[in-house]
Amino acid sequence: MASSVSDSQMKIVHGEAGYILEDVPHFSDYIPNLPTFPNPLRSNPAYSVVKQYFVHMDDTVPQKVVVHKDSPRGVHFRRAGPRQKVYFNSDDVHACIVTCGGLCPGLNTVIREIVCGLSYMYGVNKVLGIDGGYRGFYSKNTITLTPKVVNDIHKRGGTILGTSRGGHDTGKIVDSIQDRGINQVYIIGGDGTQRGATVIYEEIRRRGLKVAIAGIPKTIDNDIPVIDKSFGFDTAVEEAQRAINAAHVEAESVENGIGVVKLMGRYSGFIAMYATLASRDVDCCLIPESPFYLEGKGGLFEFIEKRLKENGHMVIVIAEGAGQDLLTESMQAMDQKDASGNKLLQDVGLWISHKIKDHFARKNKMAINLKYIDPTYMIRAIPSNASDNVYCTLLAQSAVHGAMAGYTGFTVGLVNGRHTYIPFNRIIERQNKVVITDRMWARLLSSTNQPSFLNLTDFDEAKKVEQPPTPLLDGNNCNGVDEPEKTEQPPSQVLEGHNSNDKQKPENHTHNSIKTEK
Ligand SMILES: Nc1ncnc2c1ncn2[C@@H]1O[C@H](COP(=O)(O)OP(=O)(O)OP(=O)(O)O)[C@@H](O)[C@H]1O
Ligand SMILES: O=P(O)(O)OC[C@H]1O[C@](O)(CO)[C@@H](O)[C@@H]1O
Ligand SMILES: [Mg+2]
Repeated sequence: MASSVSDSQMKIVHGEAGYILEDVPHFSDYIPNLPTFPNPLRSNPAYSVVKQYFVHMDDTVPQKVVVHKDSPRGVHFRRAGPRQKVYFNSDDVHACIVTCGGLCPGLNTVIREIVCGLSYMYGVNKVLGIDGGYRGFYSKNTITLTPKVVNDIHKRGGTILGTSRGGHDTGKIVDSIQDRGINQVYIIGGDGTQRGATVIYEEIRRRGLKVAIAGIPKTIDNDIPVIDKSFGFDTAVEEAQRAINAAHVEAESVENGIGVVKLMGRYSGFIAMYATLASRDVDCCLIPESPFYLEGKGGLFEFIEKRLKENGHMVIVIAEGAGQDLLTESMQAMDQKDASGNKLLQDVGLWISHKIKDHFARKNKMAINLKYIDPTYMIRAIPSNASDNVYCTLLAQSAVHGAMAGYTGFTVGLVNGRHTYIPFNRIIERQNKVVITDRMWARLLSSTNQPSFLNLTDFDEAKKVEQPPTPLLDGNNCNGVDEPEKTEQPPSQVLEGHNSNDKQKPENHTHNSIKTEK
């Protein structure tokens, strides 16, 4: 299915000194004269003690935080959080939640916190769970979600709502939303899901409905751009350590032991890279972004032989999408796709294990002892760890605040440690990938001391890849803006202080000082 990005997605605001706000849509963009209500959080005892609890209407977060003196201020996203005015009367809200795509640690936490956030912060009591992904809107039963029903679900892996690939039928989904009287839709899923959310939002807007569409990005592979990292990523990297440890123990216990561990990462090798950096037991990490070869000088076999001679054992971590070009060369090309249209990959871990065994048997030089560990589904079927739980909570709450405030067609996301609303088109325009000319990959190469496998042409090609500003890479996250201004409260990424430069102003959706392009 092709993604569509129409003009209603692009809401660009220009300001002084090269300031750009890539804003998200709001009901007031297409429905005139909507009533507003005071935010019920004003009288909530838990929040009334917080100084400046409400987010200032003009608070935005820069995409790039490393600055030079004279360069433009660059792209910003709207800061997430509660607004003084809301566009829904709590009794009128009828929300629903759907989870789509593959599993990821933290899905249940996000579901729990949307339900509890709506209930405890806004007094919303009508929340439906859509069973089994997008197709559940029109072909399955719904589940009534209350704080009691979701109370313990964050301790379980998976999603209590079930998930699926394929089955996206925009017309039927929007009909179902309209028929059920749903007016807030929370969509948790990866890049495909956010593409689906984009077309749902477009159709809702075309029909002129007051229905907020809020995306919560989910990807174990960390392949969604713009955001700092995806929820569940830390949990997955932590779980991967158990497999790497096992591979290491097995390998070092025998003569010429080799442990091969396959980790998830269809097109992006972030899990493999971070699991390798965290472990320090890995001798070689292979990811989709970095081509490698087996035979000859500088190849993988030569390196394995050298490492075995030096250390007597070694551990190889390989991302599932690595070396797929080599596989299709040596095996019959398989062009199968899953229900969502994602290419089905061949098992690179099994393939490389056979290749290594064959090579050393053929050469008859060294008897090796290879153990292949495939923890693929184990790293994503577990509950999220403590820090991911907190992260999921904040993402869910940001989504709730955004929908209540009348924003729609947005994805919530952490950008440089601050929660933001990001337009769908920025999330779906490309995939986040490891940049092999980035300092982070250099750190990995230096920690494993593996060959880069790159020839000069590969290296030139790699240098041309635009460096995405993401904290999991070191990259060119630089814009160059004015000097930092005074803040009222020291900015801390753990506390949420009002780390903005302006005082609270009354809310107003018209930006007088800035020019809006639509
Ligand atoms: N371009 C698209 N337009 C509409 N719907 C889409 C599109 N791409 C995918 N979808 C729908 O989104 C849902 C999830 O897509 P997919 O299976 O690709 O997983 P994902 O969200 O990318 O998650 P992940 O790949 O991280 O597991 C499916 O129901 C699929 O039909
Ligand atoms: O087997 P499933 O459920 O389709 O999921 C596998 C894919 O999902 C992901 O976890 C996320 O896209 C990939 O790493 C993996 O290839
Ligand atoms: Mg995907």
